[in-house]
Amino acid sequence: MIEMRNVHFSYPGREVLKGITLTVERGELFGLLGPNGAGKSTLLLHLNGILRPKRGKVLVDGIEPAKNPREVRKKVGIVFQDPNDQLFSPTVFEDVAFGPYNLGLRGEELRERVLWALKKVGMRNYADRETKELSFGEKKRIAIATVLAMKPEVVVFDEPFANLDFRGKSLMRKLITELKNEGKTVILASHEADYLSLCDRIALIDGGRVVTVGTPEEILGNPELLRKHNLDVPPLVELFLSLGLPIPKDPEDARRKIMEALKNSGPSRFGNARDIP
Ligand SMILES: Nc1ncnc2c1ncn2[C@@H]1O[C@H](COP(=O)(O)OP(=O)(O)OP(=O)(O)O)[C@@H](O)[C@H]1O
Repeated sequence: MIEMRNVHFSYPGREVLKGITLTVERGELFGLLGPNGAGKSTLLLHLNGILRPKRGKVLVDGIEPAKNPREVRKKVGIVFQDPNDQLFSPTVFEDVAFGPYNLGLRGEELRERVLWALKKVGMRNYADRETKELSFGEKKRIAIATVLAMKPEVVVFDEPFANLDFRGKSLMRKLITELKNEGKTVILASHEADYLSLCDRIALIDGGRVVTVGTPEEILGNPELLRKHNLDVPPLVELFLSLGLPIPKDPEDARRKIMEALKNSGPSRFGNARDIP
């Protein structure tokens, strides 16, 4: 679905992407992991033609975003880190309607699309609210609705978990999993390795270069690699590695894997599983 071939990009006086080559398959949940300043956001902005490579090529479903940004923006929706960069209308309804209106939807069809997108993010009752009076977490969900309302094939999230509380993070995980199950191609960029355990594959980038690409087990299960690139090793991952268990995708998966290990191990290793409440 996405091909980046030797992508180079510089801001004035500073080379930020130094030859990125990556492929994301259709329907894949793909993580971009890298420390602050690695070039993740800069790379994402190439996917819908906001930035153009100085050298190299980006292709989305065969379309070059730099040459055909209008066409590619029907396929790729980017959820920015800060929802204030995405919302600019007086009301939630108008913000979410903006994209589909530009796609040509009108009247009842437009209204239905907006309410559908708001329902997807659990904000159906917010249509008439003033955007500026919403909390950060609420704005974040409305920003996602503005993207979903376009029904893109590829949904890109830049630091989706940043500044969300526990419930916000759980809802975000659920939504990302839902999108993946619907067959969408999803890209998550984050400097927090913890949140990328959901992914099918992860690319570790640093200093504008791809360090390595692998499964969550290969990348997150390598604490030395993470530390070398200034990334936190998720505590749950450390715990599971020390117990010799496979890395969990999320807290619910962690619970399942622990219960399974307790059942299989018997009293010698973990005590008696039946005694655990
Ligand atoms: N508009 C800009 N003008 C000049 N330099 C920029 C601009 N935007 C980003 N940079 C620089 O490019 C480099 C990569 O930034 P980018 O935001 O792509 O990294 P990132 O991996 O997304 O980081 P973070 O995790 O902190 O969001 C940084 O050194 C940053 O200072």
